[in-house]
Amino acid sequence: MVGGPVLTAAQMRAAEQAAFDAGVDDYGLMETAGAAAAAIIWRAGHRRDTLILCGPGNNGGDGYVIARILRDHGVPVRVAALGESRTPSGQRARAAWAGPVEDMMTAAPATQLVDALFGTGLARGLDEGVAARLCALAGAAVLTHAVDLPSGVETDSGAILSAVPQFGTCIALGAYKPAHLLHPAAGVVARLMLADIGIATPGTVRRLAAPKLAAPDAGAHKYSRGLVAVVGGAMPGAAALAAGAAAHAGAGMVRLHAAAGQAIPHAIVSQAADDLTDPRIRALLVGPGLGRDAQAAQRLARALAAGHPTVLDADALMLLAGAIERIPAGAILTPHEGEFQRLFGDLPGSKIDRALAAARKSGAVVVYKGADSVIAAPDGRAAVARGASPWLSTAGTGDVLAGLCAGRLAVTGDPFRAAGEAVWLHGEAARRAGAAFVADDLLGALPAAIAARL
Ligand SMILES: NC(=O)C1=CN([C@@H]2O[C@H](COP(=O)(O)OP(=O)(O)OC[C@H]3O[C@@H](n4cnc5c(N)ncnc54)[C@H](O)[C@@H]3O)[C@@H](O)[C@H]2O)[C@@H](O)CC1
Ligand SMILES: [K+]
Repeated sequence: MVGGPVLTAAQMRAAEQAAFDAGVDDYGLMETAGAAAAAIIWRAGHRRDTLILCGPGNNGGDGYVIARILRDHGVPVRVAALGESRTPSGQRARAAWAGPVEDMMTAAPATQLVDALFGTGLARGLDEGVAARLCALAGAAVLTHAVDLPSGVETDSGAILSAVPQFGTCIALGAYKPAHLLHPAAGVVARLMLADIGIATPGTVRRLAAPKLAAPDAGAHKYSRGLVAVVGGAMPGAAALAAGAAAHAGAGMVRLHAAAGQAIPHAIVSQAADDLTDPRIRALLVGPGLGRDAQAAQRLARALAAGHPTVLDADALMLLAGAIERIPAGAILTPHEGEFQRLFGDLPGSKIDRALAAARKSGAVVVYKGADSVIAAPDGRAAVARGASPWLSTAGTGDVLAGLCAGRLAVTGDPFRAAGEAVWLHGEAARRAGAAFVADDLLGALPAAIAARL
């Protein structure tokens, strides 16, 4: 379930420095990076007329290398710069281009635009006129590529510091950066590609990848596949939805502890009493539709006392605000922005930093959900999901995610893995459900989403 590495600007510089210390040639690395990017651009654009915008740093250096390689392939290439090259490698790449360099502010547009203005060295937003020119040139192009990062996005936070156009492709060099995955920056790129530049990029933060799932073995029975208990409460629909998701996530059996008489899927066993002592329970979910009154608090306390692997969502998280020491070690928490704030307050740094800090503080796996979801473990591992369907912004989808976490936890017994699989399945079910779906439709899309990963 873990994909390519996600490095901050400083971590990327350290990885490059380690490569240089080990004897990798400075300019050679730029040639490798430029060649990797040029290969992707060539596949997309072939001989379309191309304008490459080169900035003053090494990102611009990559641009000059790309320009030279594409020209050697017979592509009609023009280069337009924003100032002189200031780095030794950039200057060398500029000299090796050996063609004219126009002024970016007056250069005519082309069918294909390559943005090599700024990458991880961006220190502030682009000047207004420069950003507007970038947007105009991108708007006039049919194909647009950002080298390493779209110029104007902050590498580590994913903030947008100045006007940035939409890019067809972004070619991440060597590793993903947080801005490739975190919103709003992630939203300006349609297709994200990772180019290998041949250096080691160690780190514990990765992009969330499609998981490898397993079918039940031949001797499986409902308890061996995992029993999930879902604690209901004031709003029975939410818990029923979560229970349905847990069942569709591959658990062998789901028990919903809720008031009798409500409509629930036939496969789910309803049990009115809160007897959560069954030792066969492999995952317990509490929160969706729980309510926040004294009775809800009591049900939460009983659930926590049962000592099973636990998923805490929605009202359970609100009830635990100010009391994170009550969160059992190894639990999965699934807060949205508001719940996260209530639980952990204003933490510094990017969404990845905040998720990691929350996981450390709580000792739980934190699924910090949203348009970008970060799954963080107390040991420092994190997986970042890019771009789920915006149609997920509808009532009940959070209950489905919580149910998926519980279902996968019952199956795998590993909270970090379960949370990653759940987030991925949730996003994939949404993709398959298409547009304007309701949360219930996600359940119907889950079997095919799972089948595709066996
Ligand atoms: N270190 C290396 O040798 C390699 C770096 N690579 C490329 O180099 C990039 C990083 O290079 P740099 O660290 O030189 O950084 P950049 O090329 O991103 O830009 C840094 C330069 O832009 C200036 N600057 C920053 N923000 C500005 C703004 N808003 N307006 C005007 N000027 C601004 C800085 O003062 C500095 O001169 C990566 O994103 C990647 O594309 C790749 O070539 C791989 C090898
Ligand atoms: K760029």
